[in-house]
Amino acid sequence: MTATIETAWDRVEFEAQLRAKGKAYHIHHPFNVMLNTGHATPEQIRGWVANRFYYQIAIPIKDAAVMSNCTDREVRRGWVQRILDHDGFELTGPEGTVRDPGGIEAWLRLAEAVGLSREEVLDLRHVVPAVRFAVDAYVNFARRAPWQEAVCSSLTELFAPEIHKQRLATWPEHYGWIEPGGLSYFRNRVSQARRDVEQGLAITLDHFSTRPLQQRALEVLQFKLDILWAMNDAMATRYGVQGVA
Ligand SMILES: O=C(O)c1cc(C(=O)O)c2c(n1)C(=O)C(=O)c1cc(C(=O)O)[nH]c1-2
Repeated sequence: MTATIETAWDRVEFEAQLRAKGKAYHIHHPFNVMLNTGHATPEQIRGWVANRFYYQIAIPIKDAAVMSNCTDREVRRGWVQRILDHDGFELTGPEGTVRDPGGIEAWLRLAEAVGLSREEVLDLRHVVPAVRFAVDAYVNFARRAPWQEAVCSSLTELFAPEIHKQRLATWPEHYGWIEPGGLSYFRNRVSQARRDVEQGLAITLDHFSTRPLQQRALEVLQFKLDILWAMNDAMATRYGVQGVA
């Protein structure tokens, strides 16, 4: 028997293979479909917001882990923006002070807009064990994996602008009781996710340059898709799902 050595996909085909993974994105999970088609109760929306907060606070820790393993100064220079996006910043120069409270603060505003207190979100009392496990698995992967794999695992963001746009399009209509200012997080993320993806995709297309490496990249992306899916499974178990075929 002769072993066949498969040639690497070109960049266009490799990107298409990565994008094809979108069919397993949590946008298709019944719990998310319920949220975005107007079938969720206020308790289910509050449950989702309080649980997702654990993901929000993990993201900058995950990004700091990526940077701590990254030996490429150019990559770190770009990647640090992600930490500022979530944690916020305050910069003082001759022109005055520029402040951005950041994505975690925007998520807390979302929490208040859906009727949760900051305190009950910050103390993580609503976070279900399997959501915590899934999110921690993402952070631990970023700590231990080669930094290029950790970069690749962020590429679920390829599919994120669509899910944020879906919320912006459907929530005001279905959930008039949510204070509209609370949805700013989703608005901000549409452009931030596109910029993140540009950087993450360029690194991934460059680094995973043989067929075995490209297959590995697809596995890594699947691992991250599974994390998001598992979070939704856990929330569906705790809060229930209805109104979805
Ligand atoms: O609301 C969502 O469905 C969703 C999904 C994802 C994602 O695909 O990982 C992210 C976000 N939101 C998000 O807001 C965000 O800042 C973010 C960062 C990352 C990452 O892996 O570095 N994913 C996501």
